[in-house]
Parts: sequence; C-alpha cells; structure tokens
Amino acid sequence: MKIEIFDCTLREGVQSQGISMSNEDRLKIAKKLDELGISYIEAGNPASNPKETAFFKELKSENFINSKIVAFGSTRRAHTEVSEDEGLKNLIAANTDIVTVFGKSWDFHVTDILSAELYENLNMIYDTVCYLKENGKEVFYDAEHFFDGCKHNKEYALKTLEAAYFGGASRIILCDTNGAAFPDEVEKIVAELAPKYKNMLGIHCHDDCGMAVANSISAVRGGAVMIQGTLTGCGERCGNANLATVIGNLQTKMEHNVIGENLKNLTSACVYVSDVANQTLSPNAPYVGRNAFAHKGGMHIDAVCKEPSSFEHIPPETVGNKRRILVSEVSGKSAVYSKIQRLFPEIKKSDPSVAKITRRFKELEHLGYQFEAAEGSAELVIRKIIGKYSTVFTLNMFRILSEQDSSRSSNLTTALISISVDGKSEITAVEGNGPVNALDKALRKAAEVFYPQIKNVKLLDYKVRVIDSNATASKVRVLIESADGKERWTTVGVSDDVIKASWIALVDSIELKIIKDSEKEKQKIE
Ligand SMILES: CC(=O)SCCNC(=O)CCNC(=O)[C@H](O)C(C)(C)COP(=O)(O)OP(=O)(O)OC[C@H]1O[C@@H](n2cnc3c(N)ncnc32)[C@H](O)[C@@H]1OP(=O)(O)O
Ligand SMILES: CC(=O)C(=O)O
Repeated sequence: MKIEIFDCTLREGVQSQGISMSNEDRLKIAKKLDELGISYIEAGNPASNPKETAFFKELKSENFINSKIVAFGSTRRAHTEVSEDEGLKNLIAANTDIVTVFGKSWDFHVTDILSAELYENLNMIYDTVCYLKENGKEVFYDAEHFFDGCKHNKEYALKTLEAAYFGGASRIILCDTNGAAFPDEVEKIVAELAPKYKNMLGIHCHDDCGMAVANSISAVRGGAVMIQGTLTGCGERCGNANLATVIGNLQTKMEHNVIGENLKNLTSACVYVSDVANQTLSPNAPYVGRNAFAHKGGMHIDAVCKEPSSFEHIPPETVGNKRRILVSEVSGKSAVYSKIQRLFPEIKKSDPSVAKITRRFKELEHLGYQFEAAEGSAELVIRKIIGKYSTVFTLNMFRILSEQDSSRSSNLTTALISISVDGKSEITAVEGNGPVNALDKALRKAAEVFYPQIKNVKLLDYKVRVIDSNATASKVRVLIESADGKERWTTVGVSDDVIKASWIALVDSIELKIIKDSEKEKQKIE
C-alpha cells in the first residue's frame, strides 16, 4: 500500500511558538501542499476559534487535486452526550469528508487530566467515532500519548485502540505526543499491532528527543501506512516529524513513491511554506536546507569537483536543491578554482593566479572577512588578481554629521561625500535614516552622475556582526545585499569602525555593478 503523507502544518504547526496565520496564508499553504502531492491536509480545529471555523467555510468553495482536507477535534467531553458536545458540533459543521479525533491512551491522563473513569474514556472514544460515522464522516483516530500509555498500562492503551476500531475508525494513528519514544520501541509496537490493524496504522511523532523522523521511518518499517508531521517540522515545543525529511528518505532511500515527480519541487515548497508562515527555513534542514549541498572544506570540494557522489548522498537537483561551493579559510585550490572557473572559464587550474587568489582569501579571512555569503566581494578579489578590475571612482573624502536634540525625539544624519572619475569631481550631501543609510544614499547620488545605471540598484539587506568580543575595540563585519531588478549580489566589509566596514561593503557593491555592466556593454559592441 502507498504510504500516505498527512500534513498538520495548519493545525499543529500553528501550535508552534511564533506562528499565527491569516486564512489567506492558510489557503496559500494548503494549495502548495496540494500541488506537492500531499495526501491529507489537516486544515485546523474548527472548535478552537472563529478564524479556524471560518476557514472551513472558505474551503468549501476550493478545489484540491491531490489532497483531502481533514478537520481536527477531540473525543466528546466526559459525561456529556455526543449530540450535545460543542466540539463535535463544530467538527460536523466543518463539512469535510474526513475528520481526525484524538483521545487518551494513557491511564494517568484519563484519571488526572480528564478527571474521568477509565471505562468512561473508552466510551468517549467509541461513542465519538460511532457518532461521527453516523454523521457521514470517515474517521481517523489519533491515539494521544500512545507510547507512554503502553509503558505504563499497555493493556489499557490497547483497549483504547479497540474502542476506536469497533467504533469504525479507518485509520488508527499512534502518537508519540511527548516525543520520548525511540525507534526500536516504535518499530516493535507497530509490528506487533500491524497484523490486527492491517493497512490502518499511522504514526504522529514529536521531536523532543530529536527522534521524530527516525521514529516515523521505523513505524513504516513496522507496517504503518500513514505518516503525520509538518512539511518544515514546525509544531508544539520542538516540533513534529519533518515531512520534507521523511519524504526525502522514503522516496530516495526506501523506494516508497510518495510524491513522485514532485520530489523535485520539495525545496521550493519548503521555502514557500516557511516564507508564508513567516519562519526561516533551517539552513541545515536535510534535503531542502541552503546548506544541505554546500561544501566548504577544501578536501571535500576537491572530491566533489572530481565526483559529486563522494560527498553528496543524492544529486541536489533530485529534491530541487543546489550545490554550493563556499570559499573560505578552509578552502584549497580546488574550491577557489571552481569559483574562478564559473566566472572566468579561460583561467587554467595551473595558472599562478589560482594559488595567489587562494592565499589572498586566506589572508582576508584571517582579518575577519567571510566570503561564503559574500560572493560579490569574492568576485572582486578574483578580478583584482587576474587583472579584470579597474577603479571606477576615487574617493576624495566623506563626512558624517549626526545631530540629536536634547529631547532625543529627532535624530538627523547627513552624509557629505566627494568622489572623482577621470579628473571630474562630484560633491553631494544627503540626509538619511542613520549614518549608513545617509552614506549609501550620498554615494549612489554622487556615482549616478557618472554611472546612471546605479539608479536601479537597491540595498536589500544590511547585517552587522561583531567578530571578536573585545568590547568597544571589537571588529565588525558588515554584509550588504544589493539588487538591480535582475540580479542580487552580496558584499562584505570589515573594520574596527562600523561606518568604515559599511563603506567597504557599499563600494564593493557599486563597483561590481559598474564593472559588470561595462563588460556587458563592451560585449554588445563587439
Ligand atoms: C496533543 C494535541 O496536540 S491535542 C490538540 C491541542 N490543541 C489545542 O489545544 C489547540 C486548540 N485548542 C483550543 O482552542 C482550546 O483548548 C479548546 C477550544 C479546544 C478548548 O478550550 P476550553 O474549553 O476552554 O478548554 P481548555 O483548553 O482550558 O481545556 C481542555 C479541556 O479539554 C478536555 N480534554 C482534553 N483532551 C480531551 C479529549 N481527548 N477528549 C475530551 N476532552 C478532552 C480537558 O479535560 C479540558 O476539559 P476541562 O476544562 O473540563 O478539564
Ligand atoms: C494528536 C496530537 O497532536 C498528538 O498526540 O501529539
């Protein structure tokens, strides 16, 4: 049977700290999950709040191609009639064909959290599943705290599953709610239950011990047919099983074809879902992170250039990711050469400039530069050594004037700058929002007089990092990301003065743009 992937981003994902989504964003994520080929989307808990109730109304007019929409809720409250239970009324009104209900498997939770008798909890599970079935729903049953329940009172935990089974649940999902189970334990219990609940078992794991993905995979080995989790791993506390990793593992290592050809869209789907959820996708995320196929050690790069499989478990394109070669102090000639070759294919590895550039990168990294994320500045270092660089302007002087009134209600900064090109000088004074902004604006305004194309360049991001902690005498590293509507590039500056470090990064940004534009112009003429 095909392994079913069940995504809980819109239900348990929003239980993560820092995630709250509008219904517009929820819909965007649901559509992306559908596009990716996810089997089930748990769209929310309609009993939780008016926003989630409204979302199910909005979903009625939406079409999904690959995914089925599921509403989530709990078993009826203790000592309440199913027909009177507010949660169940909301679940039915959500108007989905499938609902998931969770119930208690751990005896201590029944007595101490629900304050109910053990037999009453069994009735709550059975009554709820029967009632939802009578109301035309397919019911998935989430056995909350199942693995902890088994450790304390296995006989009772198994009875709770039977209550759901005899009530008519079509899937029984074993939940490691506290994230404390280990893979061997999960595989053993799932394998024990699989013959009885044939093609019915699912797994829902939390990552409190860093085992959520391993436990999910072990459950499949034991006979589970559904894996629940969230595409990017978000969820309560340490998160849920990361489905991107689960999917990557199932499809590239275990021959379970879960999303087929869509595997090549896995990385872009994760970036999209993280962006919409206003989260940063972990750079170290397996398969889909920015670093998943980034090579930094000189010897690794040498080997990857000779044969990618030497340090890559799969070709990055399989999951829509990219290989990155990072230039740094731990680079050797191969790393530097691979960077040079992409920019200037005419340079041979034996060219003396390759060793010279390698040495220069190491010297600069020793001074606090980092070129991994500053590929624009790295290109300029290469250009300067191979003779593909010429000064585009000369700085005569700059001055920053900062004024603050006694009430501190206004903070006015002005940058005054003078540059010359081919003997002609330009002086400008510009006000800005702080010294770096003023300097950036003043430099662009002055440079624009000679190079009008600078008008299109925008500063997208500015980051400062203190690189040694010698209090006020620390050095700082400034990273600037620029764009011109077509391309983006990042440059770096280092100094013990933040303005100077920013200046170095700003100048690199503008010089690179002008040098590359003028080369393109020359090529057009030729
Ligand atoms: C393991 C999981 O992730 S389960 C899902 C957890 N998700 C969430 O809690 C997010 C959505 N939750 C909510 O919006 C709210 O908690 C609501 C609307 C569902 C309930 O709110 P309230 O009625 O105010 O109850 P509150 O959240 O304070 O307490 C939970 C109640 O549910 C009961 N309960 C907990 N689990 C179950 C269950 N499986 N079956 C029946 N009742 C349950 C508790 O005993 C408690 O009832 P009590 O106050 O009578 O003791
Ligand atoms: C149901 C659920 O989310 C859990 O047990 O973790």
